[in-house]
Amino acid sequence: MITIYNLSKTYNSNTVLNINGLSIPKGQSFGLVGNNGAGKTTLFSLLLDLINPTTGYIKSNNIAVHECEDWKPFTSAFIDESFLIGYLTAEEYFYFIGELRGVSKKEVDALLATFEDFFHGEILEQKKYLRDMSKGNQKKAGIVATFIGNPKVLILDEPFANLDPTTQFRLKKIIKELTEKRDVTVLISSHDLLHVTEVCERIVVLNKGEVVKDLATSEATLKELEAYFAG
Ligand SMILES: Nc1ncnc2c1ncn2[C@@H]1O[C@H](COP(=O)(O)OP(=O)(O)OP(=O)(O)O)[C@@H](O)[C@H]1O
Repeated sequence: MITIYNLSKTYNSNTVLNINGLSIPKGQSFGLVGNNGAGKTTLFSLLLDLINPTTGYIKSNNIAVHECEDWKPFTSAFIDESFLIGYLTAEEYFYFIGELRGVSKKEVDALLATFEDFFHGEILEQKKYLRDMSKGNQKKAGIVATFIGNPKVLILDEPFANLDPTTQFRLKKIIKELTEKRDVTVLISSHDLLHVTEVCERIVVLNKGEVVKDLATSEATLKELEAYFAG
């Protein structure tokens, strides 16, 4: 589904990402971990064509993402609050995303109804702009917006950060259900090794922009990652 070819990103002679090759098959739940500055957001930004690679390219479903926009209809992402529109309420934002993705208001409402638990009464009917919501609630809105229109590739940068424990638990369940059908390729970055090993079947560790581990998640993975990061 996603293939990376000789990809690198350099800022002022500082190479922050350097991946020779990496393939993420359709339907895989893929976790990306690494210390601050390891290059996780850089990789996601390249995947979304938000920045230009210094060398190489990425193909998503055989489409080179830097060459045309055809990957956008099946790709959804929440990287940070810049993906939101601050002067809209959550409902207005969801309907706006629905319009972009050809999903009617009625269908958006039906989808939102399935996230009632996840929203925990704090997102809908708040008469509040997204910019005035707490960081955690902004994140909830941003994450749920990515589910509108049944994307085939879902990219979530640190989805568990800023969420309360109940919401983290609910999000893990949602992601697991999504990936169980093997239809959606989910890419998640996280600093939370426990969460990421629980929801991802494969974990890649980045260190200074390079892939240093590529693990099929097993019972031993959490311990292996803890040992690695403990140094
Ligand atoms: N526009 C830029 N100009 C210069 N350096 C940049 C720029 N954007 C990112 N970097 C650098 O690239 C490196 C990788 O950053 P990136 O945000 O991808 O790391 P990360 O793994 O997501 O980190 P974190 O866990 O802290 O979010 C960092 O050293 C960062 O300072």
